[in-house]
Amino acid sequence: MDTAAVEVVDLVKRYGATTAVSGLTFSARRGAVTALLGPNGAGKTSTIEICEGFRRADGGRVRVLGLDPVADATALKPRVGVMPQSGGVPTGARAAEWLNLMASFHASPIAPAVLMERLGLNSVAATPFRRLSGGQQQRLSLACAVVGRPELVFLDEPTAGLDPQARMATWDLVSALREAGVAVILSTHHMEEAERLADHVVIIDRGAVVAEGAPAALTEGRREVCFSSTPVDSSALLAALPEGSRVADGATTDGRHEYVVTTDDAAALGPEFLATVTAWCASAGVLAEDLRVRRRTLEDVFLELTGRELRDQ
Ligand SMILES: Nc1ncnc2c1ncn2[C@@H]1O[C@H](COP(=O)(O)OP(=O)(O)OP(=O)(O)O)[C@@H](O)[C@H]1O
Repeated sequence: MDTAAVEVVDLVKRYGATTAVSGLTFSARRGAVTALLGPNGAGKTSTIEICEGFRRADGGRVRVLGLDPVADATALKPRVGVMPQSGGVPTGARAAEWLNLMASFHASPIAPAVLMERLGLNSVAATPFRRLSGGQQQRLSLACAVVGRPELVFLDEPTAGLDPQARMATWDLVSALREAGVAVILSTHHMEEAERLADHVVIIDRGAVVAEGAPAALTEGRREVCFSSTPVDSSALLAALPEGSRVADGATTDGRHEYVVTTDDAAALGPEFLATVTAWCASAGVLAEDLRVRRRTLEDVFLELTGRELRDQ
C-alpha cells in the first residue's frame, strides 16, 4: 500500500508535430487530492488520459496503483473511477438507469439514489443524457466515476461551467472521497478549487511541471507591497530597491496608479524592504495610499509562472 496512487516519470506525448507533454514528472499520494493546474493546452488532459489508459505515451513511465494503465487495464478498471472532460455516457441513456447500470458492475457500490440526491439529480432521474443541462451531464459523469467506490478517481475539470451550488456539492463530494481514503487527481482552472481541495498542486506549463507543492507551501513567504498614488517614476523606485525587485505599474480609471512592488528573493521582503519603499516615497514626495503588504495567492503564483498573455497554442 505504500506505492503512490499515480507515478508519472519523464512522460512524453506527441500529436504529429505538436509535443503536448514533454518530460512531465510528478507523483500523487494515496488518500490525497492532487490538482493539476495549467493554462489551456498545457497537457493536463493528455496526461490524465494516458494515466487512464485511454492514450499511449510516446515516452516515459506511468504507474497507476503500481500497475501499467494499458497492460493492466483489466485489473485497474474496478479500482479506478474516471470522469472525462465531456461525454462518457450514451446520449439516449436515462440518468438514473445509467447510474444503476454502472453500479451493477461493482461489488459494493455506493447506493445510486444517495449519489443522485447528493448531486441534485433527482428531478432529472428519467431524463436522457442528451437532454440534461451541461452541469447536470457533468454531475452524472461524476456520479458514474465514484459509484463503484474506487481507490483512485480522475476528474478532468469537474466543476467547469457549474453554478455555485453544483460546484459546492462537487467540492463536498471530493472532500468526502478524500476522507474515505480515495486518491483524487483533478485538473482545474479554478485556483480557489485547488486551494480549497488539494493536498498537492502540480502546476504544468507547455507539457512540463513548473512548480509543485502544497498550496500553502507554493504561496509561503511570497509577499508584495501594494500602494496607490498619483503617477510616480517607477524606474527610480526600482533603482532604490535591492537587486531582483520588480515594480508593476497599473493605471486606474481615475488617473491614479496602483503599484505592486515585489522581489524574487522571498526572504528579502521584510521590514527593511517596506522601509525602503516608504523612504523612497517620502524622498519623492509621494503619499502612498492604501499601503499594505499582501500575501500572494495561488493565482498570483500561477500567473507569475505561466505568464499573463493569452497564447496561440
Ligand atoms: N487528439 C489530439 N490531436 C492533436 N492535438 C491534440 C490532441 N489532443 C490534444 N492536442 C494538443 O495537445 C496540447 C495539449 O492538450 P491537452 O488537452 O492535453 O491540454 P490541457 O492542459 O488539458 O488543456 P485545457 O485546459 O484547454 O483542457 C494542445 O496543444 C492540444 O491542441
